[in-house]
Amino acid sequence: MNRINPAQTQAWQQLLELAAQPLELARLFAEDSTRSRRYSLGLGQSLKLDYSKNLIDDRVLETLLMLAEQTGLRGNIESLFNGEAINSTEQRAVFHMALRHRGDEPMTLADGTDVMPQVKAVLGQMKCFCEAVRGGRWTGFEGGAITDVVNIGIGGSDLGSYMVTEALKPYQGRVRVHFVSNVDGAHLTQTLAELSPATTLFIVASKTFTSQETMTNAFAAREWLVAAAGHEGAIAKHFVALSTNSAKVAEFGIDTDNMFAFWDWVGGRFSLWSAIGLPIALSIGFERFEQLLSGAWEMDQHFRNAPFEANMPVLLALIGIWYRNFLGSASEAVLPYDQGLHRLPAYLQQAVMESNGKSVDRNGQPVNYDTSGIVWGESGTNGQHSFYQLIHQGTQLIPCDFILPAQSHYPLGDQHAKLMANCLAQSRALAFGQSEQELRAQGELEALLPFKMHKGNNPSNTLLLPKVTPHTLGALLALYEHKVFVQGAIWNIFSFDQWGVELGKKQANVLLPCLTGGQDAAGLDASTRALLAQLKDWA
Ligand SMILES: O=P(O)(O)OC[C@H]1O[C@](O)(CO)[C@@H](O)[C@@H]1O
Repeated sequence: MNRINPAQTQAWQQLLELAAQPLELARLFAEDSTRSRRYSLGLGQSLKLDYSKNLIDDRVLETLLMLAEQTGLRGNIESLFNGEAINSTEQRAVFHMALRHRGDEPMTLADGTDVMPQVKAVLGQMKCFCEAVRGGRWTGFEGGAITDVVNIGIGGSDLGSYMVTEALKPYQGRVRVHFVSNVDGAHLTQTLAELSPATTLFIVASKTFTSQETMTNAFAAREWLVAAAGHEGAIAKHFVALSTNSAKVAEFGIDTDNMFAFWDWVGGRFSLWSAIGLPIALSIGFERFEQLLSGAWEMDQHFRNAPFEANMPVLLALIGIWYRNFLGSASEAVLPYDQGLHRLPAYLQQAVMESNGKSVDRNGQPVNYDTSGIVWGESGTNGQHSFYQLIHQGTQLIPCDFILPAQSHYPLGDQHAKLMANCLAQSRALAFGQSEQELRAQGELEALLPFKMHKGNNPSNTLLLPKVTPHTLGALLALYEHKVFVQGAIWNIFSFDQWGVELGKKQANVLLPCLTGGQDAAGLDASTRALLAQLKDWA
C-alpha cells in the first residue's frame, strides 16, 4: 500500500484553492445543458448514479481525480485485489471479494493460496443446509420441521445479514428469521417469547466466538432450549455456528460438523457474503443468496476495471472527500426510499465509521486532515417529517444519498408513485431552493420572506435501482464497501482494523465484577465510582 500523505499532494493544495470559489447548483445547471447526462453513470441494469446535484464542476472533478492518482489509488486497488496483507496492524488480507467471485478463475492471496476451493466448499455446505432446513428435512428435538431461526451475533455478525434479510423480505420463504444482538436481556427474552423451542434453530454468528454479547445470549438461548428439551442432546439439532474459531465453537458444545467456516481475510463488517450470510440464505433461499453475490461481483468488476472518471465507488468517494476535507461537512445522510432498506443507515454506520474513524495514518503519525464524518439516515418519508428541516435550512452542509427503486414489491394504489415523487422533490428542493423573488411572485407576506426563503445549493447523489432484488442490492452494498476502501486509501489510514472499540470491551470486563460481585471500585475514577454506587443503591 502506498503511504502518501494526501495533504502534501499538489492536488490537495489545488482543491483548497478551488474550495474558496463557491459553486452554485442553479447556475451550474443553467450554464450546462449536458450536466445531468455527463454527471451520471450506470452499472448495467443494476444501478444508475446521478451525481449532477453535487457542488462540483469539471475543474473540481479533474482535481479530485488527480488526488486519486497522486495518492496512489491505482496501486492500492491492485494490492486489495492481489490479496496483499493490507490490514497491516493485523497482518491480514482484505479479500471479501473472493466470497462473491462468480468466475472460474482462482482468487489468490499474496502468498499464492487460491481461496476459491474453500469458499466453494462452504457455499456447498450452506446450500445443503438451507435445502434441508427450508425443505423441512432438518428437524428439531420433537421431530418437527424448523419454523424459526434466531441469529445471535453483533456488529458485522448481525448488521449486514439483518439489513439484507429485511430488505429482501418479499422473497422470504417458509422459515422466519429473527436477529438478537444486544446484551440487554430484553432482546433475547422478547424474541424467544414468540417462539417454540422444538421448532427453533439458533445460529451463533461470531468471527471470534468470544464477543461478550453474543456468547452471553448464546448461553442463555442454550439454557432455554435444554430446559424445554430436557436433555443436552437437543443442542446438536438446534445450534449451528458461523465462525473462524473452531476450538471455541467445540468448547461451546456445537458439533463442528455444524459449523460454517470463514477466514481471517474476511473483516467482520464485510462478512455478509460469507457464512455470516447464512440467515439470509435461510430466509430467501440459497439461489437468491447467490444472486446477491453476483450483484456484488458485478460491482467488483466495475470497481477494478472502470477508469476512475467513470468508476462509481471512486467518484462517490472523491465527492465525499470534497465535502469532508474541503467544504467542511461533518456528516452525510443516507436516505433510502424503500421501507425494506430501513436498516441500511445502521449497516453503513459500521461499514464507514468503524473503518474510517481513525486519526493515525498508515505511518503511525497523527493525521493533519479530517477522516470519516458521521453517517446517519432514515428510510422514506419518515425522515422528511423528522430531521430534513435541518438539512434544508440549518447551518451545516449535509450531503445526502437518495436511494430509490423504480418498482416496489408492494404495488398498493399510487403509493409507490407518491414515494418516488417525494424522493425526487427532496433532492430538487435541496438543490434549487426557493428565492425571495419566487416567494413574492406567489404572494407571500413580506415579513415571512426571510423564514421561507430557501437558499438551496444542498448537494446530493441519487442512486436508482430498477427494484430491490438480491442482485441489485448486492451491487449497491459493494458500491458502498468500495467507497469506504477508496476513502481510507486516500486518507492514508488503515480501514480494516478497529482498535478503538477494544478498550471499551476491556473496561466492561473490569466493571462487571464491581456490579455482580464484591469487587472493590476503589481504583476507578470518581465519576464511575459514584455512578456504580447509585446503580447499586437502586438495584
Ligand atoms: O463476529 P465477532 O467476532 O463476534 O465480532 C463482532 C463485531 O465486533 C467488532 O470486532 C467490534 O465491534 C466488529 O468489528 C465485529 O463485527
